[in-house]
Amino acid sequence: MAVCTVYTVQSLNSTCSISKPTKTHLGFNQKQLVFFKKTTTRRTTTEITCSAGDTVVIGLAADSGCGKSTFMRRLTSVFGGAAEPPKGGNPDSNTLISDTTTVICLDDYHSLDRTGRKEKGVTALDPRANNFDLMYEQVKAIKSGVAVEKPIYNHVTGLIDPPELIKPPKIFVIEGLHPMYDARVRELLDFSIYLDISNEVKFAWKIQRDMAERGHSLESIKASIEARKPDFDAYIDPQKQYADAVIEVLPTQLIPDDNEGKVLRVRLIMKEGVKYFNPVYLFDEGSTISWIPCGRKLTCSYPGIKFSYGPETYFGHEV
Ligand SMILES: Nc1ncnc2c1ncn2[C@@H]1O[C@H](COP(=O)(O)OP(=O)(O)OP(=O)(O)O)[C@@H](O)[C@H]1O
Ligand SMILES: O=C(CO)[C@H](O)[C@H](O)COP(=O)(O)O
Repeated sequence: MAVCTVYTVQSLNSTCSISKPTKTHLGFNQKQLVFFKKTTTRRTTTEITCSAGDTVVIGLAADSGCGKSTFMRRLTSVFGGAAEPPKGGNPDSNTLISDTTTVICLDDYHSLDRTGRKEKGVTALDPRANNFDLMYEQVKAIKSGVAVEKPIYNHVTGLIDPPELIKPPKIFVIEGLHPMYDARVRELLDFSIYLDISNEVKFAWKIQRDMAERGHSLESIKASIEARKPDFDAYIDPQKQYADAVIEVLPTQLIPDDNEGKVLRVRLIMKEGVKYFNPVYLFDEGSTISWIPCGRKLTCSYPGIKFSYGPETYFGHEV
């Protein structure tokens, strides 16, 4: 019988035992864990299950309001099944679970709650407001098949809520501000994506969402974007150099002086030589192509479509 460590919020030294692996209906190789929770007066046991260390870990980084949730909903549906919050858990949980995939939000590793950040004068983007040691221990545990009790950052109250149990899934996505910031966490990622949304588009998306859905005023949204900018430049933006794929969303070049922001330009930057990842190409690998489709064969509303593809370097990598 093997003994392993379950990484919890309160302590990093609870012990559990693993029995022989069994096959489940999902085809996962699962182990039964007996989890010993030590209390001062008595010892309680809880049974939890976990997979046998074959979890793929994907990191998705972007600033707030840059489409992480929107992108994740599409991605989890590609992997299979609708992603839903954990059943019977905290209604303000940030986690989404589908048949194959569990998505956690790294805001759950904020070490300072909203009041704490205000008192210390730091933003949520500042590494001092986040617990990277716990993030690393828990992502490592999940990747090696061990369940964890992850904290919950409550975006409604601004407080850190009691933890929730996260079991190792087939695909584990960590999305948030800092998935590639800490070198130890970065090393655990099998694949990483950075959503690089240009300022013009970010402002438009955030203003539209925060005014319509969160009741903020235009002035307060603009002030919050400005206040976060130095920390965004210092801690979030530099992560794109480590990403296996970067999706840039920029203003269109098809409409001169466009200020509506409804037509967008997207640049998909794919790193060469990433294990298990074959970059796509438009027609012919290695060539440089610019293509405006014939209007009679492929129609769309004004202002038309333009595609281009070609090799480049990005932060010293072939892409
Ligand atoms: N691909 C897209 N095309 C058009 N609009 C988009 C796209 N992705 C996101 N948006 C717009 O941006 C807004 C913010 O997106 P979303 O809530 O997914 O961001 P987020 O990064 O998860 O934000 P937060 O971290 O603040 O919760 C959405 O309300 C949506 O209107
Ligand atoms: O950048 C963010 C990540 O989504 C949030 O601003 C951060 O999590 C702080 O949250 P709140 O808005 O609840 O104070």
